[in-house]
Amino acid sequence: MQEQLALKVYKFGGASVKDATAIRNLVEIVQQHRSQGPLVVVVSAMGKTTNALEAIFALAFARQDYAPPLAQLISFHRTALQELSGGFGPGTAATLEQEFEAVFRQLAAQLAEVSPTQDYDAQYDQIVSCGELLASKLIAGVLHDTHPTRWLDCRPLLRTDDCWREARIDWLTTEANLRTTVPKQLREASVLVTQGFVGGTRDGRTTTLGREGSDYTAAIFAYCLQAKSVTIWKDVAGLLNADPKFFADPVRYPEISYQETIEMAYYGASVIHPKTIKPLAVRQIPLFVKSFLDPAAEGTRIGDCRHELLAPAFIRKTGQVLISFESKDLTFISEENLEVIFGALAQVRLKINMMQNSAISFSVCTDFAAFRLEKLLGQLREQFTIHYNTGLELYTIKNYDAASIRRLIEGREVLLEQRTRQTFQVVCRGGTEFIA
Ligand SMILES: Nc1ncnc2c1ncn2[C@@H]1O[C@H](COP(=O)(O)OP(=O)(O)O)[C@@H](O)[C@H]1O
Ligand SMILES: N[C@@H](CC(=O)OP(=O)(O)O)C(=O)O
Repeated sequence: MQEQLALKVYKFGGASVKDATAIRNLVEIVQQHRSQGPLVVVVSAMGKTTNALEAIFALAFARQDYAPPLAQLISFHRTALQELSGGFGPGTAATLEQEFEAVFRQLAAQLAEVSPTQDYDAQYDQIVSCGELLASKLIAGVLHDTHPTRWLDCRPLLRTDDCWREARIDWLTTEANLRTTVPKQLREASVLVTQGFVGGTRDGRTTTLGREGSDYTAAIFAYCLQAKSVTIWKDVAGLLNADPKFFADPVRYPEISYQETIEMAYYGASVIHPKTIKPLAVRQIPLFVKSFLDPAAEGTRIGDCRHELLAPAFIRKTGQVLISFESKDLTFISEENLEVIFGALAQVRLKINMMQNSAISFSVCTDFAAFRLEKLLGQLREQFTIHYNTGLELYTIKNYDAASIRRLIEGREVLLEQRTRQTFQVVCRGGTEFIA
């Protein structure tokens, strides 16, 4: 019979591990959990490390000088280690230092080998994944000083395909791997610390699961190990009806269903990675969103619940591009044309966030990625006249009413608008205004 572990999964994102002080706070949160049984801690890279690695990799790929930002990244991690090393024994500090230096050496060697003639995405994954390696080693080391803790390399366990930067999980292999490895390790140490965002192919190459994919990693562990719950620790009081960085007076949802949450995440509520919810819903594992700044506060419980109509949820997706395809000879947009456009979008891996067609034109709103857009134009330019606008924002209101629409669109230049019974969406020109 399968061993029941009754473990919990905690996920700490970039903000909750952004520096030594944040990591000390994480240690306190884990300490408070002590008596509650085994714990898998999934961590992201520290602060904005993944953005920094992306920029370093892009420079290496373009054969430009990446030495200054690389030196900055290394020094940032060395400083964090030094600041924390007062808290653990000299043996741990020395081991961690050696491990950090080994990762830095490997990173430097990989960057030196980056080649503009080889696949961008495959090389990206080998470099950009290293933020999670560093953070997980550091946090495992710090926790171990107060609590029997092990560092777990998830790359040989989370088996994925080689769809670089958006790798897909091989669930059967991953479940078998985790079930063989994790219970054994948890008998020897009640806390395991592992990396979010990364996985590995059958032939041992590192993959990444998509930006902000560490929430998803937590759900993968929870699903495969049939965890009791997942808690993701954020810098907000829970799941709110709007991003507090852009909307005044957001309200917290104390409890919300998997379905409402999956839709909010799909439309771009960046607080939860969209792939996180499904594995948890399948195994009925509750997801708690809690504040690492106020760990005792209630937060949000996401689960299988029913509720009254929720307060309208405002979701903002920046960095959008609106692309319009027009037939060149005034023929109508037909299924055949659409097939060609959809095929090209899929091939260059541009996801459609909103679309609309008229007689001779078809428009899609997608996330802007210069090199993907360039490839798309290359494929479709001959057949269609293509116009596009960048720097746009896509706003979605779930469970909208007249007042929420007024509040959103007042003073904005709307380029495209759509509504269904529950969902209102607009593409607007970009701006940074706070919505009061
Ligand atoms: N509906 C929402 N509720 C709460 N926070 C939201 C929402 N939409 C966007 N956010 C943003 O999500 C941020 C937390 O997510 P994220 O930055 O991905 O955390 P981390 O990287 O630390 O895991 C918040 O600081 C907030 O600005
Ligand atoms: N570090 C990765 C993965 C991740 O999930 O990060 P965060 O939990 O900070 O969103 C990223 O920035 O994309």
